[in-house]
Amino acid sequence: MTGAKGIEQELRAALEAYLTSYLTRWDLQKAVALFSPTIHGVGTGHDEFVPERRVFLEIYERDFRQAPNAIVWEQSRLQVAVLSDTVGITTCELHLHTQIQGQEIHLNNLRQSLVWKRHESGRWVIEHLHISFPSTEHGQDESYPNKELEARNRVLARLVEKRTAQLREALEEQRQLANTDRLTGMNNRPRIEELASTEFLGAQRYGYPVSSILVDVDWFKRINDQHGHLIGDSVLKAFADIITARLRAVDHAGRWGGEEFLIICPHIGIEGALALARGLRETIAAHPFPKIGPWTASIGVSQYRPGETLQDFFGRTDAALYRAKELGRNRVEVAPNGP
Ligand SMILES: Nc1nc2c(ncn2[C@@H]2O[C@H](COP(=O)(O)OP(=O)(O)OP(=O)(O)O)[C@@H](O)[C@H]2O)c(=O)[nH]1
Repeated sequence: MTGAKGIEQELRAALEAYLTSYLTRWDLQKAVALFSPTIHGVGTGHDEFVPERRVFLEIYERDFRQAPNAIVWEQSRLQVAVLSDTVGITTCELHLHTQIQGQEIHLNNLRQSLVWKRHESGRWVIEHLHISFPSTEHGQDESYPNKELEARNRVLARLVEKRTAQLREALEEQRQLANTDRLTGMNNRPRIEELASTEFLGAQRYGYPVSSILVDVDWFKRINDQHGHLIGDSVLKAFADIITARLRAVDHAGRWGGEEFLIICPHIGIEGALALARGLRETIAAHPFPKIGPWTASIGVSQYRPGETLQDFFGRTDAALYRAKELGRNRVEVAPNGP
C-alpha cells in the first residue's frame, strides 16, 4: 500500500514539476523533458490532434511565443489514479491568468488529463496529454462562444453599417464636387453634357421633344475690366441663381463656358422654350445687379432634331445665340435654319 500511496505522491510531484516549468514560462526544455518519446494526445487549438512528440514541441514553442508572460494558475479537483507500478493518470481542473498584449486573459475551468508512465530510468514521463475547455466557459448551454461571437458580430455589423454610410456620403460628396461648377454651384460642363445626352436618348426612343437654351451675358468683359474679376464672379453667380430659380424640376442647367449657361428642357418644344427664354431675358434685364446695375443677356434657342448629333444640336443653338448678339444683344433668337 505504501507503494500505491508512494506512487500517488510521485505523480503529484511530477505534475507539479510539469505545471511549474511550463506555466511559469521558466523552462520549456524542463517541461518537455517530462514528455515520453512516444507521447501523443490532443492540444487546445482547433483541430490539434497530436500524433507524436515533435508536434507537441511545435505547439509548446508556439505557446511560449504567443503568451510569453508567466501564467498564474490555480489547480482544483485533482485526482490521481494509480493503475499499476508503472502507469498512472492525473486529472485536474486549471484556472489560468496572464497578460497577453497588455490584456488580462483568464482561462477558467480548463480540464487536463495526463497519462503517466514510469520510464526505465525510474522517472515519470507523460505518455498521453489531453486538455479541454469546458462549455461553462461561455455559458451553461453553449459548447462554443456563440453568444459572445454574435454580440461581437452585431457590434461589427453596426460598425460596418456606419462606415458604409460614411463612405456613401463621402462618395456622394465627391460625385457632387466632380459634377459641380465651383463658382456658380451649377452643373459643370461635363455633367450638363451628360444630362443632355441622356435626354436625347429618351427623346429618340420615346419621341418627346427636347429643347436647349443658351444664355450669354452681354458685354461681360466690360464688367471685369471696369469692376474687377471678383465683381465679375459675383455677377456670374447672380445670373446662375436667376436661371436656376426659373427652371422646372425636370429641366437641367449648367455653366457651359465662361459667361455662358446652357439649359436643357425635356418635353418642351420650340414654342415652350422660346417662352421660357423670353421670360428669362426679361427677368435678367429687370434685375438690379449689385455694383453694375441693370444688365442684359443674349439667348439662343433650338429644338432637338431626332437623329442629329449633340454637336450639331449645340451648334445650332450657338448659331442662334450668335445671331442674337449680331442683331444687337438683349434678344432671344431661334436657330437660323429652323427649330
Ligand atoms: N470674372 C470672371 N470672368 C470670366 C470667367 N470666365 C470667363 N471670364 C471672362 O469673360 C469674358 C468674356 O468676354 P467675351 O467673350 O469677349 O464676351 P463679352 O464681353 O461678354 O461680350 P459679348 O459676349 O460679345 O456680349 C472674358 O474676358 C473672360 O476672361 C469667370 O469665371 N469669372
